Amino acid sequence: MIRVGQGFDVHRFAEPEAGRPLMLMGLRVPHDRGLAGHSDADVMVHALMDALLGAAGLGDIGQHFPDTDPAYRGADSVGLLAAVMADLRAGGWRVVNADVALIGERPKLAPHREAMRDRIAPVLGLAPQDLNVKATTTERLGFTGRGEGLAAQAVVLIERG
Ligand SMILES: Nc1ccn([C@@H]2O[C@H](COP(=O)(O)O)[C@@H](O)[C@H]2O)c(=O)n1
Ligand SMILES: C[C@@]1(CO)OP(=O)(O)OP(=O)(O)OC[C@H]1O
Repeated sequence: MIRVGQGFDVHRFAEPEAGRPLMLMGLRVPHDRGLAGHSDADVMVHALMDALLGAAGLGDIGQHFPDTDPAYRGADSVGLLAAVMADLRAGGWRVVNADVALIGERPKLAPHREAMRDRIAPVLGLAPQDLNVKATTTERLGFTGRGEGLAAQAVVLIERG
């Protein structure tokens, strides 16, 4: 059996004075500000987790990791992704491929694409070439275009049996 899942997430940028690092796909990406959130606000990994949970019929990340739970304050999203993968594996699922898109003007993702694949693919049990990482601007339109925050979308295919 194969199943598809999609995920979407948004985080606003914190003020530069907050000193938050910008975490994307488990990497600290050089930028003048980070994203705000209860966790480390890794918007791309959050979209990926929601896609995986959706494909497996396991709800969403807010159900698994409530943002009211102090346990997840500053949480490393890659650790949460590993927990999601453990749930999928317990259900007999494996990931076939994943496609993750960042939506925003800056930072440019292109210089970090390969390192992001290398960081996250093993967590998914994938070869790097089966995890696609991409980005688009919104042509300066909307909240991402104004640089108020970043959005991410992910699509995954999983199979079992
Ligand atoms: N944050 C981003 C946004 C875009 N890119 C790269 O630029 C290409 C062109 O973007 P358009 O929105 O004008 O289509 C896009 O395909 C990405 O390769 C990026 O690296 N980081
Ligand atoms: C992973 C969590 C944990 O608080 O991270 P947040 O930083 O709150 O991010 P969000 O995408 O708003 O919701 C997901 C949460 O479950």
